[in-house]
Amino acid sequence: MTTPQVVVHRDKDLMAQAAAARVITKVVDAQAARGSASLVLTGGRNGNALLAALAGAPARDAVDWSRLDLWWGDERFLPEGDPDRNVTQARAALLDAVPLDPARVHPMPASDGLFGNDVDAAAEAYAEELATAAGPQIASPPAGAGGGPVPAFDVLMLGVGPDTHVASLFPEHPGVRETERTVIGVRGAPKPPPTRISLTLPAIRAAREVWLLAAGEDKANAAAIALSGAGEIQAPAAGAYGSSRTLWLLDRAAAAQLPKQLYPPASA
Ligand SMILES: O=C(O)[C@H](O)[C@@H](O)[C@H](O)[C@H](O)COP(=O)(O)O
Repeated sequence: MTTPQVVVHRDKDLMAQAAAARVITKVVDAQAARGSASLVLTGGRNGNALLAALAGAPARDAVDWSRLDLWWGDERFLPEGDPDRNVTQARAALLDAVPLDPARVHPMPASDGLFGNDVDAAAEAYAEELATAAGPQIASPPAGAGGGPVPAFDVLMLGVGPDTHVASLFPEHPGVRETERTVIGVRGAPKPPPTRISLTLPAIRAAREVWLLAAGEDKANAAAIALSGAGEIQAPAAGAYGSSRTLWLLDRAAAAQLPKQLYPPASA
């Protein structure tokens, strides 16, 4: 487990801009080192704000978009093109504006696709897609965490819910207890829509870097709980960490209840 680092920004707009700048640097470095890079995107307002900031970033063309693999941490199980699907929102915020290789964009299945309404079959298919992509570079899942092969993602981003959920892993729900599968179907999610697909904690922990994004005072309690030693069943965000780095990107409002020793100065 990597010890979380906390970076606090003045407000959510600056947070999105700074996170977008980080993404650019990370992707450029990974492409220089390994030829390609992989990102796992998140749904939610903060994830979308980051993508919109990337679209407007002056340095965005430093990225070779054709050598970038995109995956999703979770998806709302809705028909293709539904405005509430995370991939629909990501396309509108960024993906339609950059020259990605469509074969490297891996949205989670829609509810009117190959698997129809069978969310478990859809989740299993996504797990297989990840396993295929992992190829020879199989990430070692943390000891005792189970989990099948998934790529060692360069950066996996997660929004954080006010209840400490990440991806579609909600406190005390069965999904947060999953130790074997890398992708699961979720039913009865407290955040609408109720049916979703999600990476599990073992899959999340295969990422090199996990970045958690939270802005606003309604996230202050969640950030404080997750960063104060809570268990991952009660606080799923506490179980989201990367193999080499875990970074919490907060605005001042979301950082307001952090224990003093965790509260670094906010960027101007
Ligand atoms: O698809 C989703 O709903 C999510 O991926 C979910 O986990 C989200 O990231 C958080 O609820 C934070 O959302 P906000 O950034 O909008 O608060």
